[in-house]
Amino acid sequence: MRPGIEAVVTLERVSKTYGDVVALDDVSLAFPRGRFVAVMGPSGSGKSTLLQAAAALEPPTSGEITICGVEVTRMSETRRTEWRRKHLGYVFQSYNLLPTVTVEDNVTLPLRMAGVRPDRAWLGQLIDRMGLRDRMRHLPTELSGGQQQRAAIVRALAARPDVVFADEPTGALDLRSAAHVLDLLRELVDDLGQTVVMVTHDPAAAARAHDTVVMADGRVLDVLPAPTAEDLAVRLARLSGERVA
Ligand SMILES: Nc1ncnc2c1ncn2[C@@H]1O[C@H](COP(=O)(O)OP(=O)(O)OP(=O)(O)O)[C@@H](O)[C@H]1O
Repeated sequence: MRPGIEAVVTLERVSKTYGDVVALDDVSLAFPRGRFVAVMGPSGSGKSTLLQAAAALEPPTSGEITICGVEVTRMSETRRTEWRRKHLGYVFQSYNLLPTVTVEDNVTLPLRMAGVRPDRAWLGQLIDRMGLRDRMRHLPTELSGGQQQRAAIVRALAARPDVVFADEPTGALDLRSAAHVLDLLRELVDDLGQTVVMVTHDPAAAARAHDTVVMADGRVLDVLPAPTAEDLAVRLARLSGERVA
């Protein structure tokens, strides 16, 4: 990370094992505030495990994780849940919207659970940016996949989290909707100063981020500033053991 840039999430010698599988192997990494960082690598390289650890969803086997200056690794489960609600937002491949309530209720639910009154101006801005103004009273099933994911992004950002973690956010979308969602994520970072960490196996998606962390076998191989989709595709093919033309 460049000097003078604040790290919002820091992993210090983080490992995670499942039985005899080493999913994360002694990873030290910092995610800078106000950047869009992609995490890429072959299947099984530890991307999701890294995200789960960095997002305080799953404690590591060893090492330390600091979020906004606070070490979360040793927090109790209850305190960690509270901490996550206040500081972190999540976007998943499968949107995870509640099917029985309106989009409006979906996006404000985490705020209500945290006992926080919605900031109407901020929420309005997010809804407009995501192009969902006329969809708020609909049920999620009445929205397209792209619209559902954009609603999930509004929900993730509603409490103005310090970091948004996105795990394959475009994995279920067609190319056009995916490109739109990635553009919007990038705008949230560039225009509103948000911090986004996104796991993806798609070089084109990773290329929309500012920096890309490349993983293999549970380790960080590289952090590449502004790589092209072509460079990333070649790198990924090599790591996956495919022949590169
Ligand atoms: N809950 C678990 N129990 C056992 N092994 C696990 C568990 N979660 C992950 N692993 C193993 O840890 C390694 C890293 O998995 P992880 O899901 O982080 O990789 P990934 O890079 O996100 O893969 P993919 O792109 O296929 O989703 C793999 O070998 C996986 O089988």
